[in-house]
Amino acid sequence: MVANASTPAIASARPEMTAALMDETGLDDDVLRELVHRFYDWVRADPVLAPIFVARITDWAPHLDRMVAFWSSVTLMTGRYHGRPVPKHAPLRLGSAHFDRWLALFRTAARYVCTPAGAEHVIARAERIARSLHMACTDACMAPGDIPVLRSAAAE
Ligand code: HEM
Repeated sequence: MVANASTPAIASARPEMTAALMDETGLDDDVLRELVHRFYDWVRADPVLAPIFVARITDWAPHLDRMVAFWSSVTLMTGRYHGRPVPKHAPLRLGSAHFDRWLALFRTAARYVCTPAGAEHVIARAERIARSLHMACTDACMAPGDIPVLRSAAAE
């Protein structure tokens, strides 16, 4: 089958939108798969990130498949990912150094694998999701005593 604006070459819950996004960005299943595999090859060799993954993931194939589905949903709106990333990350006690490193590797992998438009598209989404995951993780790590008590002037 030849992909065009109404028939994307990958399964999607929103075929027309997916076809238009594939057209604009050059992203498709093969490119996203290559991006995910290259990125996690680097993550697994990285001194900051590798220990966190080694402690949680023993069987990499299902994780990589899940991540391809995630990026397919996020970048091409295919609706293929059905997980909940926040509860998976909250117990990992991730800080700025982890997110900075994760994003640095992800940006490099995206620029290496994707077209310039595809890299820009996927990096913008990674940065946005990393920000909200970071906030969710910071919130989850805060003990009740760490939360500042805000008093109004009237209560003084
Ligand atoms: C700060 C660096 C990060 C580390 C160390 C990290 C680590 C992990 C680990 C260990 C898992 C497997 C969790 C488990 O199955 O128990 C995981 C899953 C996942 N991560 Fe991250 N992560 C990071 C940042 C991010 C970012 C920025 C994104 C998205 C842009 C992301 C998206 C995901 C998704 C979608 C999953 C799969 C969740 C599921 O099972 O449905 N991660 N991550």
